[in-house]
Formats: sequence, C-alpha cells, structure tokens
Amino acid sequence: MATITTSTVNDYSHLDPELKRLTQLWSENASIDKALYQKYDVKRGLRDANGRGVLASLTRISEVKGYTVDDNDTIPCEGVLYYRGYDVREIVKGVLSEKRFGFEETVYLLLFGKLPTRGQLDEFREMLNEYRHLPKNFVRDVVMKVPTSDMMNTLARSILTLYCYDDRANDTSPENVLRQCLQLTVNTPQLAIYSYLAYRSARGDGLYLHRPQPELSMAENILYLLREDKSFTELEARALDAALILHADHGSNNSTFTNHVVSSSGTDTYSVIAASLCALKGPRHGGANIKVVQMMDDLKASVDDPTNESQVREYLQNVLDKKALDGKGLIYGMGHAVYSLSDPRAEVLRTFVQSISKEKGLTEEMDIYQTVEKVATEMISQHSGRPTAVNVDFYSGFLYKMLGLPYELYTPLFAIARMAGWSAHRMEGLVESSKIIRPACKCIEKRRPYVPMNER
Ligand SMILES: CC(=O)SCCNC(=O)CCNC(=O)[C@H](O)C(C)(C)COP(=O)(O)OP(=O)(O)OC[C@H]1O[C@@H](n2cnc3c(N)ncnc32)[C@H](O)[C@@H]1OP(=O)(O)O
Ligand SMILES: O=C([O-])CC(=O)C(=O)O
Repeated sequence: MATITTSTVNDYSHLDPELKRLTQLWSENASIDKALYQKYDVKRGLRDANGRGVLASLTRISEVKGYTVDDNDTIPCEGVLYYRGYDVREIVKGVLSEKRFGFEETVYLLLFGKLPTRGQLDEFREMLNEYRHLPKNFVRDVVMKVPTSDMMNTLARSILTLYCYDDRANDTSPENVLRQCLQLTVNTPQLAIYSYLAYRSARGDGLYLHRPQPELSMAENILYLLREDKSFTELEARALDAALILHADHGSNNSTFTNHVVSSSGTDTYSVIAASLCALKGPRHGGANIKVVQMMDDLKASVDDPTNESQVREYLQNVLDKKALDGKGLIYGMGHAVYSLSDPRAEVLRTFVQSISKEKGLTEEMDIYQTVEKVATEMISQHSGRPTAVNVDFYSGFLYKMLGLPYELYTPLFAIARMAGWSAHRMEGLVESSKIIRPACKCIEKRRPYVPMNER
C-alpha cells in the first residue's frame, strides 16, 4: 500500500534560499500597526473590545452561556449549553438514567427541534441504518489511498469525493440536503475508522475492516469497528455516547461559523462539511484534544514529579513563555471564547474520567490532570485578568485514552459528533443565509500609480 515517504515527495530544497528571501520580502510588507485596529474599531476575531462575539446571526439550534451582561459589563457565570432549549447535562443524565444511548436522539433533537418519542426514534434509527452504506469500492478506491497520520484531512478528502458519487450533489432543496446530511452523519464513523485502520496497516499492522451493525448505537458501532475482536464493555460505550452528545453542537463556534460562511455562497453540502472539518482540526479548536494528551506526555517527560505543583507550574510557565511544547505559548484544553467560570461539558467529562480512572487504576494520571487544571487556571486567569477554566478538550483525550482509542482518532471523534450540529446549521442556513456572508475590511495601503517594468 502507498504511504507518503520523503522519497515519494518531490525535493524542492534547492529553492530554499529563494523561499527565504521571498518570505523576508513578504514580512517587510505584511505588518499592520496594532493601533489602527482601535482607530477603525475593527472587530478582531469578530469580537468586540470586551472579547464578546459580534452578533451576526440568529439560531434556534443551540445556546452557549458563559457570562451575563449588566450595563455592558461582562459578568462571569457558570457555563451552560442548551440544545434546542434543553440543558445538555440533563440530556446526558436522562439517557444514562434510562440506560439508553442518546446520540441518535441528540441528532434528531438538533435537526428537527423536538425530543423524539420512542416510535419516532425507532423510525429515525431505521432510516439512518438504511443510509449507512458507502458507495461500492469507495473504501478501496478513496479511503485507503495514500494513508496519512492525519485522519481529519483524510476524512475531508473522503467527504469531498462523495460528491462525485451523488447524482443530486448540487441540489440544495431542504429534502435533498437533509438526505445528504443524514448520510454523511451516519457514515462518518466508518470513513474515519477505516482511514485509521488503513494508516495502521501501512505501518505494518494487520488490516481488518468490520461492517457496522444495524442493532448497535453510533457509540457501540465506533468501538465495534475499531477493535479487532469487536468487543467493548457497556461502560465504555456509555461513556463514548455521552462524549458524542456533549460534542454535538456549540453555537457559533469556528467550524460552525465556517459552515455558515461556506453555505451562504450557495455551494453543495459536501463542500460545506469538508470546510467545517478543516476548521475543526485546528489546535485552537477541536484539534486541541490531541494537543492536551501530547502536553501531558511532554510534562511527564520534562519533570521529575508531574504531581508536584511547583514542578507543574515551572513547566507550564515554560509553555506560556514558548520555551516548551510546540512553542506557541498555549496551554491546551484551557480557556474559551465564551465560557468563563466553567465549561459544562468539561464538568461532565471530569466526572466520567474520575470514575473510569479509578476502575482502570489510573488515579495518578487523574491527579496530574487535576494539578494541571488547578495551576493553569490560575496562571491564565492572572494573565488575562478574566476567569478561565478547562474546556471540553481537556478531559476528552484522557477519556479516549482510557477507552484505548488511538490519538489519531480524537479529533475525528469530535467531528463524528459535530456532524449533528453542522447538519442542523447547514439546514438552518438554507433559510437563514439567504444573504451571502461578507464582512468589511479596510485597506490601509496607500494608492500608487502603476510603474512600468523598466522604471522599477
Ligand atoms: C472545542 C473548542 O474549540 S474549545 C477550545 C480549544 N482550544 C484550546 O484548548 C487551545 C487553547 N486555548 C486557546 O487558544 C484560547 O483560550 C481560545 C482560542 C480557546 C479562546 O481564545 P480567546 O477567546 O482569544 O481567549 P481570551 O480572549 O479569553 O484570551 C485572553 C488572553 O488569555 C490568553 N489565553 C487564553 N487561553 C489561553 C491558553 N489556553 N493558553 C495560554 N494563553 C491563553 C490569550 O492568548 C489572551 O492573551 P493576550 O491578551 O495576551 O493576547
Ligand atoms: O464554541 C467555541 O468557540 C468552541 C467550542 O467549544 C466548540 O466548538 O465546541
């Protein structure tokens, strides 16, 4: 099987000096005086001066609450997330107490705005099962080709290619878009997991591909497809189901806003979803879940005692000073554009990892996470002058690690869940994005007369 190795990638190193020179030229003409942002009242990152998001749309799908506003002052509060008006913690609690799997119900709720009755849910699951099919030879011809360690890119490629197999790919009528969204939602687990198994096999591990089972929930099918012996425990499947519910939607987050921007141009569903995937993989968004686990491994490798608070503080200071980890100055899994005192999803995930870590004998690892949480919260809050808390990505990777899931699939798991939200927003955008999204930008370059070549 083809893998990317340096010998198959063209060598352009002879162009490096020229590339360096052009990069230097670019940097001489790239800077913008920071003071101008204030002068022109630019909403950087589409935020106002308080850091609050600019109001750019209305939605009925989900609400993210991280502060209240009093006389234009931002007052931090405990975070709450509502799907169609229902507190997500209540949804997780409800399905757990009724010993059901809740992700499919969440997809239904986000898309159609109502909690399904048992009959409606059964019919919906049957419909999803019918749609759970990839085109003939798609796995062989697309998914398994050129396997790489980045499943998000492979997933985006697969989804873009599915366009070619759809006779009504460009039809943006609600009924057709709904069909496309349901097909993509139910097939994303296979696309992601088969890509991972192809990558593993290219590294020398044996290849196996199981078929999803109609009687299993989305969470159970993910574990079934991934494990060579197809086995999983009830606790593992329920924890994964809860994680899928918690990741299903989140207001006007970066990848969902991308969804709206791309949708508003009138393009097809495959292009919209691929664009959202590309946004989600970024380390400041969904890609942070891999980064957290890498940060924890780096911490353990860098200090003598990772449970010792002062050693953890020293390491995290090095991260903030860009001297450790990836040199970006970010402590991953910390902070949020909306939440202040807490991210409700991280609260639920913390409870899960606490009990699973006890069961798996990993309480010391849990202690390290909690020490990092405590110290990083203090450090970032002090720096920003605002309360900061762990976000959804802080504990999700630890949960997946305890479930034995490979880190290459952490962000794809986020994407599998977020397909629900992207689908609901894609549908909502069909009516709401009748106006093409096109913010303004002020050009600060001076106007100049064109100079003929022989006069430069
Ligand atoms: C699913 C999700 O997308 S959840 C987010 C996942 N991403 C991460 O975990 C990556 C780490 N976190 C971050 O990069 C940020 O906190 C974000 C992108 C999530 C939010 O960014 P913002 O809304 O700009 O945060 P905010 O305005 O509160 O930041 C204020 C200051 O604190 C800093 N800060 C915020 N979070 C962090 C962090 N995790 N590490 C270091 N510094 C941070 C900011 O850089 C900023 O500093 P500055 O004023 O010197 O520029
Ligand atoms: O809302 C955000 O900015 C990011 C986030 O937590 C998510 O997409 O789940």
